[in-house]
Amino acid sequence: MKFSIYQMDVIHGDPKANRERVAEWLEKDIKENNPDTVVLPEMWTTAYTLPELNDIADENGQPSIDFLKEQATKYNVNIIGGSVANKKNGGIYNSALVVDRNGKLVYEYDKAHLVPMLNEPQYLTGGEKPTEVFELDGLKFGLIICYDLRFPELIRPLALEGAQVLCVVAEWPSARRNHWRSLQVARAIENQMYVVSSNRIGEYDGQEFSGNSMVVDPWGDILSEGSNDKQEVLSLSLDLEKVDQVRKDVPIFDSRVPNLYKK
Ligand SMILES: O=C(O)CCC(=O)C(=O)O
Repeated sequence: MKFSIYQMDVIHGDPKANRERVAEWLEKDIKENNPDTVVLPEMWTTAYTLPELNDIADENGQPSIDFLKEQATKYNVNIIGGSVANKKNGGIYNSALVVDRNGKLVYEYDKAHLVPMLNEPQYLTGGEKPTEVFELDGLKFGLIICYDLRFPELIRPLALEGAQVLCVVAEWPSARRNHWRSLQVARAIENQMYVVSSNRIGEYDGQEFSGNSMVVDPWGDILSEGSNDKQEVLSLSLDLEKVDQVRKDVPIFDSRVPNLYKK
């Protein structure tokens, strides 16, 4: 499966302009790279304009879901549609959206862990359900949002259910770049799966974002990495047989002793 990761700079508080930016990028990227699956970053329609979200967040995922469906069918491409600010059930959620190449919304996940360092708990509501495995073109995926990367207990069940690729959509600040880079490698090694991430670049309200979007293989080798200051595309095909190979070579899933693990 060929991926294009869009390491994007997000225009603050302007969903329409960001949708136009993504549409232009897609038109170009499809011609240049012809990906099967594209990946966008966290909160790509609004950025972290938390005090403004009540006015500019989607209502029940609209219009982002319609936009992603239209683009997916136009270009016959799967879209891991980053995440968007999403008003529903009386709260604002940080919701990740996945649309397949037929234009079907195959998965929606609300960020479970809210970041105190960015004041998310003050403005957003945390998701109530764990993230689940979903399929694109017959491959098994997991999906988490930024700060979730620090919680291996959320991710392990995905590996146990056979996820081959973990997508991470993020607005991870440069101040903690070493955590961002190391935790992706750690999650890839401990779960023996690919980690594919899209992190924004640029700056908002004194916070600079790290970029360093990545593809890490199940052995923990970084196959591709973005810069920390440029809008760019990482384009790469993944050899999914490597997941089975690594799981055979170092069979950690056979060596687990679940009855010893504390809840
Ligand atoms: O965990 C971190 O250091 C950053 C998390 C973050 O920025 C986010 O979840 O948006």
